Parts: sequence; structure tokens; C-alpha cells
Amino acid sequence: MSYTNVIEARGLLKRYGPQTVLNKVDLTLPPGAIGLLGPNGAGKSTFIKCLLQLEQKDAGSVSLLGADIDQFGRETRRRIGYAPEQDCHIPGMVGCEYVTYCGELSGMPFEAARQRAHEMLDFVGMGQERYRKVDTYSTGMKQRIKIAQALVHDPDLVFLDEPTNGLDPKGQALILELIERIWKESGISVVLSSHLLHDVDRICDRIVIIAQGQIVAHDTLAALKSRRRPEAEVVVADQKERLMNLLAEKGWPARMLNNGNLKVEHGEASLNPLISLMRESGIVPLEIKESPNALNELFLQALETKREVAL
Ligand SMILES: Nc1ncnc2c1ncn2[C@@H]1O[C@H](COP(=O)(O)OP(=O)(O)OP(=O)(O)O)[C@@H](O)[C@H]1O
Repeated sequence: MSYTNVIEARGLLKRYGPQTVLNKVDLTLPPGAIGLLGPNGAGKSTFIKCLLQLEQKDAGSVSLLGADIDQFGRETRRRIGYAPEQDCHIPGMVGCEYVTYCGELSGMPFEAARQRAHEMLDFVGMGQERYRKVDTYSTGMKQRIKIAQALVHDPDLVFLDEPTNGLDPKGQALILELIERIWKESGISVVLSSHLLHDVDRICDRIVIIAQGQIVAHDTLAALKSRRRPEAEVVVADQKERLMNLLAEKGWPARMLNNGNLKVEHGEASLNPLISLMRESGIVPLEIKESPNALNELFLQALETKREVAL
């Protein structure tokens, strides 16, 4: 089946008891490296599980790779890989046996599955450890073997749920490098779920921010990074009241932040008019900071929403 979008969700609703975890999510995603970003408990894993029919949705429709999951769920799953957030290995099994077995579960004949398993274990950088029981692996190795099993059947789309969890910065960087290659070198679309902005910022070309079961932002990384609110934070040592008055005369709303700095909605394409105003008035700024790009700002807002709900 041909497709333009790898994921299309319409009105996706999921409740656990009284809690609405996905609140009528609408989302259309073309092929690519997609970052699903949100604070802990935002609903990322539940979203992935509902798409993969590991959890039953309460309402809405979903198409993956152009096929409605309610009609073609089983067939579609063969073309999709999944590395869950939790450990998913089979206790007592050796690494290469386990990945081979996952290939067979996806319908591959044993020989083909074994060959492809070794290729994927090479890809994720597993050496002789592949002949050891997975139970003895370090966290980094377990994350890598989860990626190998998700790719063994050569899917068109792969979901990686928090694949950098529990890793030190070096381990995180290694995993992110691997994930970047999945899309760039193999053309397999990747949905990378993370609560870390840095993860998705580095390697995803499209970002979805989810908070409290709702999509709060969805755009290309480039668009989110270039979108800036015409605001600035001004640090001045004195004359704050005078500056506030000058800004009000100019028609630029300003407010004093808790740290004593002034937040100015200057509405201009650059900081130059604000700098000129201050220079002409003889007020010397210690620093003028542009507002963060939309990606940072939206993610901070998502974190903030989460915190407010927790209080
Ligand atoms: N099986 C379940 N039964 C009841 N509540 C659940 C279940 N699974 C998840 N939840 C709740 O649904 C909400 C969303 O959880 P989910 O795991 O989807 O979030 P997440 O964004 O993946 O978070 P994290 O980054 O911590 O993995 C949370 O409040 C969680 O407690």
C-alpha cells in the first residue's frame, strides 16, 4: 500500500479510568525522523501503544503507513518496529538468538532472520557480547539490542520509546548517532519518544510536543527554531522605572521579572530598535537577551503545564 503519511491519527482518545490520557489527538506525520517530546507522564508511551494496538483506544481512527489499523492492524504491524521503554528481552536468551527469534516472530524464515540479526547487531555496535545472555548486559547494551530487535525485519517505520533512558552522556550520544543513521542511511522513518529536548533537537527533522495528552506543537525543527516571539529580556543595573516609562511611551508592553530583569514585547524583527531607544536615552544595558526560540519556549511551557497539574 502506498502512503504519503506514516501516521494519521484523528480524534484519538484514551482513558485510564477517570483519567483522560490522550485527549482527541489529531496528528499527521510524513516520513522522516520524528521527535515525540513531552514531560514524564505526558502520554507519549500511551500514544505509541494505541497506534500499535497494544492498548485499546477509546475513540478515534488511526492509519499507519496508509492502512487503517482497525482493518489492517496485523498486516501493518509486520512493517513496523518497536522498542518499548521497558526491557523486552526474554530472560535466559543469548543476544543473537533473541534478535533472530524476534525476526522469526515477524514472519521471517530462520536463516534469513539469523543473517539479518547479525547485520543489525553489527549495526548497533554489538561485538562478541551478542553470544552472551541478555540478562548480563549493561543498560547501554540493552538499549542497543532493543534497537536491533526493532529493526530486524526491515520495517518501514520504527517507534523507539525513550531509547536514551538510563544512559550516561556518552551512551546517549552513541544511541542518538545510531538513530540518526536509521532514517538517513536506511530510509526507515523513526518516531523517537523522549522527555529530553536535547535528544530530539539533535537528530529529528520534525517535532511533536505533547503535554497532558494533547499536541501543543507540531512543526519541522527548522520552523520551530526560526520562530521567535519578538520579545527580549533586558538586564539593567539602574533606571528601571525610567526605562519602563520609555517603553510604555513607545507602546511596547514590558514587565519586571522576579530576577529584576525587564521582559519587553518589542514586536520588531530585530533587537536594533530597542537598542537604539536605550542608547538615545542614555540607559546602558548590561545585557539584552533575545527570547528563546519556539522549540525551547514551547517545551518549557509543556513542562510548566505539567508542574502546575502536579501542584
Ligand atoms: N496502564 C495504565 N493504567 C493506568 N494509568 C496509566 C497506565 N499507563 C499509563 N498511565 C498513566 O497515563 C499517563 C501517561 O502515561 P505515559 O506512560 O503514556 O506517559 P509518557 O509521556 O510516556 O511518560 P514517561 O516519559 O514517564 O514515560 C500517566 O499519568 C500514567 O500514569
